[in-house]
Amino acid sequence: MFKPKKFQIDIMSQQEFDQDAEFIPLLSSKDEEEMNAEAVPETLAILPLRNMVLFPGVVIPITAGRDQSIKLLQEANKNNEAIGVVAQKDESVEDPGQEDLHTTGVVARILKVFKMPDGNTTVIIQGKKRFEIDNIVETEPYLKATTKSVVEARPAAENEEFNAIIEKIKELSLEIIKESPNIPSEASFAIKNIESNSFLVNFVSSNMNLKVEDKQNLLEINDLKDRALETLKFMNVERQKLELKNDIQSRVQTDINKQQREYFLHQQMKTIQEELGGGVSSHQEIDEMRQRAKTKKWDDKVKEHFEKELAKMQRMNPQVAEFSIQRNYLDLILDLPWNEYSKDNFDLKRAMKILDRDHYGLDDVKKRIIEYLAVLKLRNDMKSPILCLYGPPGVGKTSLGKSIAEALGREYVRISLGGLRDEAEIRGHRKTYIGAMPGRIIQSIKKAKTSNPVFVLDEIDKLSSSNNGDPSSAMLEVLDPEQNNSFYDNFLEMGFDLSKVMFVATSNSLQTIQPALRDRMEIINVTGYTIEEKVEIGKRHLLPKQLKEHGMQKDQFKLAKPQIEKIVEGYTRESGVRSLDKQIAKMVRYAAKSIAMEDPYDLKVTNETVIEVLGAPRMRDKYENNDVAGVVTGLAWTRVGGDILFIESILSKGKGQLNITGNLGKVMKESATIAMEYIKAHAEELGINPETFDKYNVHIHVPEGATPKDGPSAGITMLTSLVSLFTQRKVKKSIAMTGEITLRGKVLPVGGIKEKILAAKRARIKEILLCEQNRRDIEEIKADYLKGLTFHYVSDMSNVLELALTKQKVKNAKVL
Ligand SMILES: Nc1ncnc2c1ncn2[C@@H]1O[C@H](COP(=O)(O)OP(=O)(O)OP(=O)(O)O)[C@@H](O)[C@H]1O
Repeated sequence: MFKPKKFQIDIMSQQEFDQDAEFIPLLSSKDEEEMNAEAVPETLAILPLRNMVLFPGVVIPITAGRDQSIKLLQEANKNNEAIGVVAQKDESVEDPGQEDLHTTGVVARILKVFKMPDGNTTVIIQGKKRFEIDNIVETEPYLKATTKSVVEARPAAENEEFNAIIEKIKELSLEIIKESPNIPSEASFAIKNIESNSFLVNFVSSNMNLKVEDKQNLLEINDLKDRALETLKFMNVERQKLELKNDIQSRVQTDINKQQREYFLHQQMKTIQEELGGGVSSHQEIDEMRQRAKTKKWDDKVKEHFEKELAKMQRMNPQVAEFSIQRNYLDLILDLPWNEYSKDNFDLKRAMKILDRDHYGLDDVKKRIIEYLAVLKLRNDMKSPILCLYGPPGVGKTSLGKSIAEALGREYVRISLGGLRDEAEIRGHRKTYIGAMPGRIIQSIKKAKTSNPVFVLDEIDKLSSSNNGDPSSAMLEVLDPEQNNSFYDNFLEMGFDLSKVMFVATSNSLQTIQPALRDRMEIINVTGYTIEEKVEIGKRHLLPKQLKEHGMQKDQFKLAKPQIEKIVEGYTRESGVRSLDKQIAKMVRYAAKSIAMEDPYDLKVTNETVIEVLGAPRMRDKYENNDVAGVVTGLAWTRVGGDILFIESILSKGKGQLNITGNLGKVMKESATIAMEYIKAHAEELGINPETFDKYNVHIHVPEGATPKDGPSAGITMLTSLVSLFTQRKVKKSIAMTGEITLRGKVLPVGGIKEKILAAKRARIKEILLCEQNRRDIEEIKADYLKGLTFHYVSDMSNVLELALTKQKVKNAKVL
């Protein structure tokens, strides 16, 4: 039977208790044997434990708060009786019955009883042997139960596996004690001195930081080896947790240390710079920059570069010039919209509406633009095509770019490349130069504030090279989809991604665009307008625009279609509408002036008012007549669109000389010679007396001598002119032609057909002669533009003459 020593109940302070409770009585193997030899009492007073589990051999302090428990402890102490200590299943139960208690508990003896100053009773008890509750037999004044003893299976002393487990438990315990800052290091001393293996297992189980159920489960394991193994598992988990905790702790610690160190160094640097005259403002600036940098979507490379350059600025004396260069540089990096994109609006119906709203006609062009937007929508990789709108001036190429931007919901920027000769204008100057700046591309991107604007490159055909490098090659990098994801600007010193920018170039001519540049762009031809279209544009767009610009209301001035047509015909000579715009502006100014001066004016403009305001009509690009032999209308293409030209030729007494005037180029002069030689060779078939050639000089002239002209397309016109001259036959009325000739009399196709047709229409031409191979070009033109025109396709000079010349001689025909 357990014979606990009787203790005096002392009243002691908390401090005294703490000191006293620290002792850890260790069981020797002998004590243990004795303990195991004792039988478990048949009935035991049961002390329920709320949130701990007692293990055999282990000493623990218990504070009893419940009346029943206090009574039990007092009586047991008084009578020197052993007690049964059992853990409660649910610690919140105040008055536990059998079902609220675990079945397995430990017989314990009371080592010491303290009466605490707060009235509670604290006892120190030591566990002895495990037992099981059989039945609760009494509940008053405290629980009493009959007991059953529990088998304790112990491995033999020489069991190697068990000994290894025990060794490992010891080892791990020592490690855990070492790693845990709140376990006193004396504990390792205690572990080392434990002789009994089973006590070691119990001692460790009891002191481990486990849940009550886990501890209870350990207590219930009968086989000591199994219990030891289970304990070892828990210890492993415990050690891992500790390692993790310590690791986190040390990382946090080093982070804080690093931050403290940097803060300290910054403070020092600040003070030194202030001493050197840096002043507070430069710090503020640097701090502000650092704050702004936090909001940027930079990739690591840019971030690193910025930090490096900022550190450089920090080290600089703000009085020196480099400081402001550096500040501008960092400002540029901060201002550029790195990885910032506006969201595209792919509502194509809306896009079409915007294009229609801003521009009349241009159906093909709009259709192609919408097709582009559709592809952009489907592909959705934000990579944009590079468009080149090509056509004569004033047809709305630049303003189309603006409408595309609005239709897509992107920002709009524009640079004019006309006359740009220095590569640095595009690529920027290295920042070591005084007054260095980024190139126009990067400046515009900064202005756009997004990395995917619609970027209009105006007049790309007028880029020229000089000894300051070739801007076209820099443009190549801008427009090459393979390279422009990292466009290098000399000032920025880093690549900037331009691949999401939608470039729209405009150009008046394809010939002068560098071929490599032309290759990279999708060319969209924007041809000129017919008179009808110009009238519509004038009415719908230009007049309202001018009224608005002059601060006038719609009802203050009216310009009807016939008057606009008069302006177009009499005062403008162009493919586009720019000079029409100017003439309309003049008309509006006239009304504005009258309103301002309170003079009477015609609200509804008449033809007379037009003449009064704009002066007498000046333009002459109209077909004249066919009264004279040797005058034929040709069609020409110029950079400003199509035009008509007259080829005139006359005969004068002489010795067969050929004179050519009218500022003609080499090719055109050659055409004249070919035509002349062809006629000489075919004189008989054409009904010309061959002697005539020796008796007369021929003079060919193309009027507007101030304008240089060249190209092969006047060939058939010259020949017709010469045949008409030598035969004195009349040229058909209202006919015009274009085509190259060969010495054999073949007709070759020429370019610029669309523009030429429009020019012919404007000049009221009715019939047009073209090479058979140009038929395809005509088929591509909108039917509207062809209305009122008859086309004759020819392949041989004999066809041309047959169609162009009448049998009739001109009035006052010369007899040759
Ligand atoms: N089809 C059109 N409908 C309405 N307005 C038009 C049309 N075509 C041109 N315009 C107007 O004519 C003016 C001149 O156009 P814009 O400056 O775009 O010409 P451009 O083709 O770019 O000329 P350049 O080759 O000289 O740069 C603009 O005010 C534009 O709005």
